[in-house]
Amino acid sequence: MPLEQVSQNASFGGQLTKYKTTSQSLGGLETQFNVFLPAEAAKGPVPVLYYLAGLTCTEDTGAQKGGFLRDAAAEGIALVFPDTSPRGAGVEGEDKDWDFGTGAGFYINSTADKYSKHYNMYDFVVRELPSLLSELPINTARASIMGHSMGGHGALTLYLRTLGDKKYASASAFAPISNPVKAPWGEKAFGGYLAGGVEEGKEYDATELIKKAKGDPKILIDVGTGDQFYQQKQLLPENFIEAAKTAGFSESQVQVNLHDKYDHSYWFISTFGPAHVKFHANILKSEPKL
Ligand SMILES: N[C@@H](CCC(=O)N[C@@H](CS)C(=O)NCC(=O)O)C(=O)O
Repeated sequence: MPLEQVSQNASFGGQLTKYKTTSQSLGGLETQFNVFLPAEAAKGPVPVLYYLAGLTCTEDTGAQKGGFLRDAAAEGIALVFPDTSPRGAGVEGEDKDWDFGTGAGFYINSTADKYSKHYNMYDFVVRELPSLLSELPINTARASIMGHSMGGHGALTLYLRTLGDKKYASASAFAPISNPVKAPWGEKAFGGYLAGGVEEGKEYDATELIKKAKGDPKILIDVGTGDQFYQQKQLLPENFIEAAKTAGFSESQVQVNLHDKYDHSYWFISTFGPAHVKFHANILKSEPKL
């Protein structure tokens, strides 16, 4: 499907453009995403860093509030911000809760009858989005991924599920839902979207996936201990740290930082955002085998 431009704004010497298209993965629904191209893109394809947002968010949240554009412009890398779910699927009940349905796609492919036609954000982000970007000056073979909360879960699981294919050079997350099969948000999402329920959800659980990961992962995670969702045990980063250690990964492969006082908000994300962009840019610009 061709991309249709919705809006464009100059920013930090580059351009932030919103596109819309019709998505096959999302069952023929229209979806929108934002793309930031740095000035370097005028000279040739640039590496790309995807950002997956959290519950209740859209393609605009990270672009407007994350504070990532200045650093991406300085590093000469593109940013891509997809939406968090299909919109307008018309599934009964999808707009009832803020943590399930619209705005809460969980970056999985649904297998439950009600949702399987539209709720396939995994395929949209991993497969369809890179092919849609092929008409832009972006080198999608040189890609990394980051995200927040539900999007942090998305970034870690998309990365770990495709580690062998080297789809993404690195992954990072702000306050990710790190062990969704053991957290109320994940139990609700997997119980609803997946025919096999929470058991099937293990395929989309970062803590389960890191136990079986092979190779040399490059993961950075920041979490604030003042985060209400951390305190409510929705995020469970300790389980991920423990699983990574047991699997034999070092802190240079899986680095998880806990910070006093910081909460779940974009004030927290924009504080640590520059370090995440730098982390990915260093890898994207140096990795020879991508
Ligand atoms: N609506 C929820 C909060 C939802 C929420 O905090 N969403 C996070 C992602 S999990 C977010 O980034 N929201 C958008 C924002 O802070 O701008 C509530 O009432 O507790």
